[in-house]
Amino acid sequence: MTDLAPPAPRDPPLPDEAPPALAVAGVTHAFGARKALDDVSLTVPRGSFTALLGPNGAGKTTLFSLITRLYDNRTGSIRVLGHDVRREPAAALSRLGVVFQARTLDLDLSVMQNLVYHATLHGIGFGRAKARALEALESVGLADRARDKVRQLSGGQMRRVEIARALMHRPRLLLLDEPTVGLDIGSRAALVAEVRRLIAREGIGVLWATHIIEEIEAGDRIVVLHRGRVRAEGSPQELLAAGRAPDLASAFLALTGAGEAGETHGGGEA
Ligand SMILES: Nc1ncnc2c1ncn2[C@@H]1O[C@H](COP(=O)(O)OP(=O)(O)OP(=O)(O)O)[C@@H](O)[C@H]1O
Repeated sequence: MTDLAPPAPRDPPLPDEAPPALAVAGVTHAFGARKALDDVSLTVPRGSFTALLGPNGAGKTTLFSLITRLYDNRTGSIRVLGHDVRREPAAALSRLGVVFQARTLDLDLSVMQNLVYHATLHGIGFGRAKARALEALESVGLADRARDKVRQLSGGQMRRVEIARALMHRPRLLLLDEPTVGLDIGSRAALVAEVRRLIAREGIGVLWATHIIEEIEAGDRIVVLHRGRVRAEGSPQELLAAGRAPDLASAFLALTGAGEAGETHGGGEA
């Protein structure tokens, strides 16, 4: 840690009956005549790894854009730790961290400069920002790279810096939109493992959008999204039952018919 500023107090522990990290209910969103999301409801429990599994065009990014208020949800409700993103946007967004698909780090700045710059944009003073940055880098195993230029990092390490940046304000819900795209198999596995460690340590809820079935583990929750509709939600075992299939890849195919449209599925993104 650092001697520059004491870390800010954490939120007190939540009682068991506290609301889930994310609750989406009855959300529909259209671009012109095309419905990108159609009456979507799903839950991310606190401390869970919830995979939002959907082929290209399923509506994953649109859902993230609604949760983060890039788009306004006109139907249904979206609650982060019980706070409605429309009625209490500040309370909801302060508990939310996001890693978008597109990379947005400044390659010519150091890791620390990227994080501190981001924090000061959000009104966090320099001393506190530096302390938070070190804390966040520690939580993704990159504290020893704080002074390196981002350009010197691997793709997987850059993703971890983006996760650290999303953790700077200590969110209780972390959204990641296809974070492993473009990473090799080893970096992909390391990144998923890092996020799982984060959940175990911090108890945050994670919504992990992907179409890569290999990223899912037995204790996870899965929401299958296809053509804007939730096709299944539950444990891997429940998904197997819903798809009447012997393995997750076959269940996913059965639930989405993704093969028909030539859409991707499974671990194609090495
Ligand atoms: N800005 C937009 N204008 C019009 N249509 C859009 C826009 N954004 C998304 N769509 C459409 O909405 C649907 C859902 O797209 P979205 O990007 O949310 O899917 P996705 O699951 O994130 O896909 P991918 O895995 O390819 O990123 C698609 O049919 C897409 O063409």
